[in-house]
Amino acid sequence: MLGVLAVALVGIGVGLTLRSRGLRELERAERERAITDAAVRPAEPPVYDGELVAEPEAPVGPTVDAPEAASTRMARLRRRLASSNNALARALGDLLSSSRLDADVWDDFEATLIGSDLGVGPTTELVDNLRRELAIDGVDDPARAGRVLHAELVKLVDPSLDRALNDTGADGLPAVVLVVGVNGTGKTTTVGKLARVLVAEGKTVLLGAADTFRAAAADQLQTWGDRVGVDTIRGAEGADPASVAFEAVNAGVERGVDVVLIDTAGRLHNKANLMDELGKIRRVISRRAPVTECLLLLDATTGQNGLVQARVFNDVTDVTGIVLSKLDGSAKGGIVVQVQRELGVPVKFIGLGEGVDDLAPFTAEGFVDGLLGQ
Ligand SMILES: Nc1nc2c(ncn2[C@@H]2O[C@H](COP(=O)(O)OP(=O)(O)OP(=O)(O)O)[C@@H](O)[C@H]2O)c(=O)[nH]1
Repeated sequence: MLGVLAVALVGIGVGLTLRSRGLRELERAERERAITDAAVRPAEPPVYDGELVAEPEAPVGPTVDAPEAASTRMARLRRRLASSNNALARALGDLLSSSRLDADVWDDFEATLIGSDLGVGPTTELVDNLRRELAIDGVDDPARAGRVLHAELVKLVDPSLDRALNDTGADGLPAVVLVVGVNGTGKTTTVGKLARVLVAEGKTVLLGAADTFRAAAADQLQTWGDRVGVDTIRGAEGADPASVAFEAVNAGVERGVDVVLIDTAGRLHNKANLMDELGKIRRVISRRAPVTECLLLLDATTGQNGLVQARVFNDVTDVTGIVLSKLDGSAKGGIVVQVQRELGVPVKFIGLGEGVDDLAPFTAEGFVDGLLGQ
């Protein structure tokens, strides 16, 4: 009996040892997998919700260089827009190559336009106008049909809007450009690219890092500044963004620079406290010099959600220009028309890539040329 008990106890002991060894091995494997995942996964910017975020990120070393000339940049961007996998461009091409414009062709065309975020109103307007104009000659003459389509699209994008960056300050003060938007839309990158363009135009520029919630964000901006050869005013991590923005504008006034570009932290439009903070930044800056331009960054790939964001940001900060980023990865170029109509604010720049010169001034003609592959 005792013998049986002893054997049973030994068995349980061995079982427990094996089980805990098995558990340890499982835990070790889990730990190793977590480390490997972290090494492979690209770092994602944390979502700013008002809390301080520490993020170790190595800044890139400075190399001062000059931007590509505006004309070649535009031509390259047009080519990229034309060659990007853009549903709108494809639908326009299909329409032009249809031998018969029957109801099915128009229905498909309409559906694609709505799918590209052109919006129901502008889509109906475009289709009605095209149907009327092309009904006369049809597409028997593709060159003429192409011209009609081009003209109607340009009309929709509105060539009459003033899209120049307000980069001239009043009464000898610097121009102040405030850049706002939700997380990861491309604000810092755009500030850097704009600084590059302004410096190339012979303007003196100062950067303000009002994103004080991530040290890496200010580092990223400063790297851009070093590259372009302009100073960056930054505060301590966690400092009041409005006071850093004020300091930057103040330094700009004292140094007599032409333009101060202020980068702000990305924020979700539905976080009331963060939107209030943006309003405060604007009010505080204005005590030193008026904000001459408030650029809202919209990521073209977010489609309709971008419209919702745009409305809220516009309410808080009086947006004066839209920068539509990431059009290279989007089939939703139609958002240009919708956002302009909804806000009454022009798209002033488009981003078509991550490269330093992948930002171009927006023109109705250039955009439509790009869409039609011309
Ligand atoms: N493909 C593409 N990528 C872009 C474009 N503009 C910016 N990006 C990329 O988008 C990512 C985010 O850009 P950031 O400039 O850091 O965005 P941000 O709005 O400052 O980010 P937060 O400060 O975190 O809110 C980066 O990887 C950029 O290279 C664009 O036009 N096309």
